[in-house]
Amino acid sequence: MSKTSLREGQMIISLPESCLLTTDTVIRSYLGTYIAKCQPPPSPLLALCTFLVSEKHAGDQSLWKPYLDILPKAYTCPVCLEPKVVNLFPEPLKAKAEEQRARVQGFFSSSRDFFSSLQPLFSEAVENIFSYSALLWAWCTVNTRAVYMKHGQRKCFSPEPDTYALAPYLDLLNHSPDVQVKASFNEKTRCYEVRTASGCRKHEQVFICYGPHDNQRLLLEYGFVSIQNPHACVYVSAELLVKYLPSTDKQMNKKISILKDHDFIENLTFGWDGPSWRLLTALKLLCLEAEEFTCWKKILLGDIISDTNEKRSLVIAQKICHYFIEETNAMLQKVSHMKDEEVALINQLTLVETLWTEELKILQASDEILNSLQMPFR
Ligand SMILES: C[S@@+](CC[C@H](N)C(=O)[O-])C[C@H]1O[C@@H](n2cnc3c(N)ncnc32)[C@H](O)[C@@H]1O
Repeated sequence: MSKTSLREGQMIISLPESCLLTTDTVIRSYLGTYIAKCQPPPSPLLALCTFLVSEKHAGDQSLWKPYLDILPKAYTCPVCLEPKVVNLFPEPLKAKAEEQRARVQGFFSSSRDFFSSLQPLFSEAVENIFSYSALLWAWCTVNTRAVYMKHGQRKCFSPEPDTYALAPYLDLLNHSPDVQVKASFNEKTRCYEVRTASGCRKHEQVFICYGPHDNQRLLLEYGFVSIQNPHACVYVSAELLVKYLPSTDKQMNKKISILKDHDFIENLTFGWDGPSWRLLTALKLLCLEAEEFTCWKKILLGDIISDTNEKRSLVIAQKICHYFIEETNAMLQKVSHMKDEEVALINQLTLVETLWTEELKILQASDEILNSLQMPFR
């Protein structure tokens, strides 16, 4: 909460460099000599995660205890959710969630040798300290809370970018898609500074913006969904587009390869303001009659080819929208049923339910917009 009203450009928080937890902190610590000796060199992310796990293990002895104590004990990023809950995600998110799980599991198995090399530092077996669940907790801590701060590459680390800084206090700020902030490390004051670009009223919660992320991305990276998120959208796959077009179209394969070549096959979405320009453009191209086909370049530039083409693409967009509404309602029923059956998973299921509920609202808004877009052709 802000104690005073904040005007545009005013500072929300300024955190001195000494309070930041970065790979510099790790190198200066007892881990430094072990990192320098390690072959192959650990990644900056592994160094940071190792430090977090090790300091948590140190308990009262850790200088970072006050910070570690306020960190969440558990996270809701997909990698932490039950596979049967991830299975209820929309397809594109499910694929990314599975990728995330495989990445974190790979991160753990490839880090074991490094953890073994740290045994002289601990009286307890390193396998017990640097367990999968401990590393998962540290990975989620960095993934959901670190701010961007670029460090030059150092020989003791592998060449992955070193861009994370944990920023106590600053990382208590929640996300709102409706605010704008400027956040960066100020080389002159040597502080990480966050200024509001949209102002904040006295005694209101101060929000920052993590980026113009849609809800699937917020859930994947931060483990939450934002209600009425202006960037939220529903993704339409190429396979689904084709399902609603006549299978007799001899030019379909050619049309698909044009869409692929011109990067129009992905990021086709429905949003609060209806089908995206990209989705409608892809549909217009796919709906071209044989005699109109030579005009495909004009479509990609945004030109109108014919009333028939406009109308057909809107009709198909609406059919796809109706299909998604049906699917979304079915998923919501399934989730609601699972909430009754699997009481222990209620929080995880509520998260998925919120995602689907927001998608349903977007689709209903899109359906209405599609109705009005078709008016001139009726
Ligand atoms: C940088 S932390 C923000 C502080 C966090 N609320 C806490 O108390 O530790 C980011 C995490 O906060 C939560 N969060 C941030 N903004 C949120 C929002 N608008 N709604 C729900 N959860 C949010 C998510 O769990 C996210 O991973």
